[in-house]
Amino acid sequence: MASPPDTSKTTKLERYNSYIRKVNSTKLIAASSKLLFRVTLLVALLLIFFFTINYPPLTSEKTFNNNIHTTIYGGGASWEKQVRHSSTPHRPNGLSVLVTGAAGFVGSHCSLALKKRGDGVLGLDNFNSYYDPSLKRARQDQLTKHQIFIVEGDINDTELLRKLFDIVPFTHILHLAAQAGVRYAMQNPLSYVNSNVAGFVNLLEIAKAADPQPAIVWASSSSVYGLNTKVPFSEDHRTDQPASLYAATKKAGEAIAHTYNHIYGLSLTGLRFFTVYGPWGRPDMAYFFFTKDMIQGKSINVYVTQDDKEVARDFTYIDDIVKGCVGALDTAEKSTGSGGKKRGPAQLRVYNLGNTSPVSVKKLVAILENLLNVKAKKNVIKMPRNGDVPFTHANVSLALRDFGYKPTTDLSSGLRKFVKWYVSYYGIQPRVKKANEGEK
Ligand SMILES: O=C(O)[C@H]1O[C@H](OP(=O)(O)OP(=O)(O)OC[C@H]2O[C@@H](n3ccc(=O)[nH]c3=O)[C@H](O)[C@@H]2O)[C@H](O)[C@@H](O)[C@@H]1O
Repeated sequence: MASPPDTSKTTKLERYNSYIRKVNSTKLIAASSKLLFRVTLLVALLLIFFFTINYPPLTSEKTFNNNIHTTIYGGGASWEKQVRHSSTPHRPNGLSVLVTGAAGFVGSHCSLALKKRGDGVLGLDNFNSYYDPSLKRARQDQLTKHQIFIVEGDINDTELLRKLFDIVPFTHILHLAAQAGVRYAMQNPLSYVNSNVAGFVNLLEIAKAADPQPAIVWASSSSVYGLNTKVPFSEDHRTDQPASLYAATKKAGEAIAHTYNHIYGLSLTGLRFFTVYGPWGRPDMAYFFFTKDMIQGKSINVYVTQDDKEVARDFTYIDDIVKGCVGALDTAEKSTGSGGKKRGPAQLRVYNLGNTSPVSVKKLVAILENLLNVKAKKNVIKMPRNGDVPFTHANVSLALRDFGYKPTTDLSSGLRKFVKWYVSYYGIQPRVKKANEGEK
């Protein structure tokens, strides 16, 4: 029997050919997709290149309240020009000061005072919303009128700080940017660590590496005395019993200042502010929100101690604080290091800046009642355990000795100025006359 023809070879050959065709077409597809990918990549790179070359610097202009302009950090020639212009002194031997927290209460007042006497001032502020940012914008508006430029940025932004120091050889830093407020530390503890510890260290890292190193004056706080009972509070009293996380971060700042002075030769002066108040103040502080609530007919909580004693503060008027800050800047010696290396011992100081005469919160309310011509609806309650201390009282003899610090404004006169500003700023004009008449 004839065997059937052997077709297996032809079939194999066909299979092989179809396999080769498949392989070839797959190769072709793969090769063309590779080519397509490369071309796309090249086009994308070219686009990025042209975009970068032709696009304006990453500086964006934002408009607030129609007339306030803020430049968000990003560089660019016109931005650098503003930075340089703002920091250039206009008097012989004038200072060139970087003021952090320049849109804040103390920062805005100090910036204006320095600029008015011919120093160069560059502001830095992150305009956060801890309290109404529109008030910060309004302060900025005042500074802009006096040719003070505020860079919008954070003290934790290393690159930004480095850039500022590349552009300007600052002689001084007035470091006032911080997370303030004693009671808020229980709600948002990490914001205190972020600003008052991490931000401060970041700033010191930049300052220590700068050439020349600037001298630094910075805001500590009366709260570092915590549960200290010796009065009046002197700089050599205990500060190891902070009653709030806020106080603990300010105390940490003093320890950190010591370290940077010791290792890198940075000249550092810490100022312990005592409950600063006045026009353009902070809405989170008692005198400010008492005024608001009293005008609106709302009740206020007046704290007393657990054993029913009055709570008191050494309220200090803003103009006195500004004089203290300027005095500290003027007497700050140069840092001794350069480029991150210490060359010799440098100045390390801490001063109380208070008013030296504590006033009870009850008395504060009575003064406001008189100024506002309003009877306060008072809830007298025991001070909640929220970080507050029962009293503060400054001894300022060190600041007097070293830079002639002498507070001159008592609480009634200072609050009168505050109320005048408050009613005018918030457009409650008719009450100003009443308040002023009541005081005459
Ligand atoms: O001197 C300081 O170091 C501190 O001063 C103030 O802190 P504080 O003195 O507590 O100021 P306020 O919050 O305005 O309180 C003033 C007084 O009013 C009292 N108070 C506060 C709130 C309230 O509802 N009722 C009330 O009686 C407080 O216990 C305190 O005795 C600032 O808020 C802190 O940022 C600053 O560091």
